[in-house]
Amino acid sequence: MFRRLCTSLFHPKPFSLLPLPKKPSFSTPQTLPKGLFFTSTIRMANTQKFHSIPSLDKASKPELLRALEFSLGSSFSSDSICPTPNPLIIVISGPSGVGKDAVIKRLREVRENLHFVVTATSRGMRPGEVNGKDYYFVSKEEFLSMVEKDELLEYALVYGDYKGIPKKQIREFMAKGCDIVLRVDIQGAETLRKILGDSGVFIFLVAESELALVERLIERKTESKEELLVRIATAREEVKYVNRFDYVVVNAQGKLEEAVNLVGSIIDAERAKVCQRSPFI
Ligand SMILES: Nc1ncnc2c1ncn2[C@@H]1O[C@H](COP(=O)(O)OP(=O)(O)OP(=O)(O)O)[C@@H](O)[C@H]1O
Repeated sequence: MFRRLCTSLFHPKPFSLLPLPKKPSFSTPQTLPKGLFFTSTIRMANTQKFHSIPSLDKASKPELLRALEFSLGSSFSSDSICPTPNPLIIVISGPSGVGKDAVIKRLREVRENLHFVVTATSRGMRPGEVNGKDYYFVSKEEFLSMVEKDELLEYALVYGDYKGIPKKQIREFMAKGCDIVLRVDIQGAETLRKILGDSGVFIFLVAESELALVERLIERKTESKEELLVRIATAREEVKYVNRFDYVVVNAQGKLEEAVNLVGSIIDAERAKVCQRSPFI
């Protein structure tokens, strides 16, 4: 074995005249033959091959590359080592008033390649909201017709109004390689977990304290006294669902940017995962 390696390493021609070795048949770590790089045989062979590589301070970079490729028996591939990450479905949820819309609005401004699914809702438009951007504002009848035609991934009646996620948008943007962001309440997240299982990334937004959450809701001035009471009581129950999520992000008073950065880091980490999630809608 030892002699055969030495013989095969003797080449009288200069490296620039040597035929280029064949491209390796493996291009990603996932398809590497098991144990190839760690056998003692390979290590021994490499030691012998040092003699065939020109001195580092005399040879040019192309000459060195060619010699190294020849010694290893295959040319270096410039293909990406990492496979393209699968598109993610990121579900952002949390109690009413925690800042889901605020976080998503900012995320939209600072990150590319994300598609924020515009939810269809039967609730009335709030000041400053834009139809087709914040929500698709539809009548109750129109909403129920979408349900009938199975056009929604998930829908729910939330505080007397319907909210639902159109499937078509998700399919279209996943096909373009975009990550999908869904904004749902806790009830919606529960349903989505049943539909998506571990193929979705579930992020739970919380305020730093119950008091901070209530203050935020009061300051928003979009709810009546009765509505406020219902939302706060519901929020008390909802925080107990945190364990059903993959990540929890604190959106603290005046620290929206930190929350947005953390969500961004979660997305980056998910994209870098070796075992990718594979959502299918
Ligand atoms: N980190 C923060 N610091 C201060 N104010 C914030 C922060 N995040 C959000 N807010 C404000 O808190 C209020 C509630 O936020 P937002 O409407 O985004 O909550 P939400 O979770 O989407 O609520 P809902 O589920 O009821 O629609 C808004 O007035 C928003 O501007």
